[in-house]
Amino acid sequence: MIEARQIQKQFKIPVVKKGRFSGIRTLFSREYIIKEAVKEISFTIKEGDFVGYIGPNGAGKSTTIKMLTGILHPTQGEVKIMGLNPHKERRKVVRHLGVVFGQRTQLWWDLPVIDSYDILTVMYKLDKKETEKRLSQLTELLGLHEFIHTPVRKLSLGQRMRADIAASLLHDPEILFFDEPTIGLDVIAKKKIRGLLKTLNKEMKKTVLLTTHDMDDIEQLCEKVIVINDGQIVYNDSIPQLRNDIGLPTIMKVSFVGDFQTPTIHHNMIQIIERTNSTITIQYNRHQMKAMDVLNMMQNWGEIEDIHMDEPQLEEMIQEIYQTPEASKESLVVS
Ligand SMILES: Nc1ncnc2c1ncn2[C@@H]1O[C@H](COP(=O)(O)OP(=O)(O)OP(=O)(O)O)[C@@H](O)[C@H]1O
Repeated sequence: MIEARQIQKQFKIPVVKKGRFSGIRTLFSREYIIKEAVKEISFTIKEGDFVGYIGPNGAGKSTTIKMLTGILHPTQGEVKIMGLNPHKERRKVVRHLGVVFGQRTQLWWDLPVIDSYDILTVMYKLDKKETEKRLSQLTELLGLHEFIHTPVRKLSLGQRMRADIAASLLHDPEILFFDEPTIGLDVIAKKKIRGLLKTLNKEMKKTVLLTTHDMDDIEQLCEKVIVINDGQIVYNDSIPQLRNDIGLPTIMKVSFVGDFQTPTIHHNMIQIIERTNSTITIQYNRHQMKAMDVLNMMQNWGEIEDIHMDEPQLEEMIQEIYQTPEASKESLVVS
């Protein structure tokens, strides 16, 4: 459905000249820095997938999305959206795509929401009857009736996001790109938007690519996650697999009935973090030991009353991946 094969994007940035008339001299300069924003990445997104595309600031996410939507042409490599080249066949491709940006709206600021939908219907030459039917379904799903006659500038951020999601669905695309759809939303509005995104994927069978810095969005919505860092894909698999791959320790807190005795010989796979009269908190790596084995061992220490386990948070795991940076390589080119 979405295929990126060895795509690369380089930006040529003129070297800024110092001294007098620097602006004009920069304008006519032949010296450039080549910034490799995306470095020969490949991935496939299948029909019905819900994929998170994440990475630190400046990692190359927007550049990738721009290449997928045909706004930017890859310096090398090829993108296919439902078998079409988004750059060469942009008009055909946009029929299959819906795009929502959390930070900006595609609606007209001073017009009532419904007027924006009318304009988009004309602009994209959509069938009027069909679009009306779809809009009434979307009104139901997204609760648009509350504000459909209100100018966009008067909407709350959560309402505006719902209005934008509806706009992206007017032409019934199969693929949706969401860029930070929950940014700035309060807890309740976030929950609502996440619920809607889930419905779009599970019930309306849309394929979704979500870009976000919010790890709760990723954890609650995505089956797969692609992590990009410094222009390169550093992870592409499911979240459970990520838990397996990243060897962060699991924390276990055990309370005993009364006193307990730990062995005098130190166990090299278990680390004691904290101990009180009746509780002990340990950490171990589940690559090295199973929880059952840890518990079996602890049963010899005393009578266990309660067990609490903390798996590493997604945030921690992702940070672990981010922390393997290769310094960004820029090359000076004189042409
Ligand atoms: N038009 C451009 N000209 C020059 N450099 C660019 C251009 N667009 C992006 N870059 C550079 O390419 C790199 C990747 O940028 P990109 O916007 O794709 O990152 P991002 O992962 O979307 O970041 P963020 O999370 O902050 O939005 C950055 O170093 C950025 O400065």
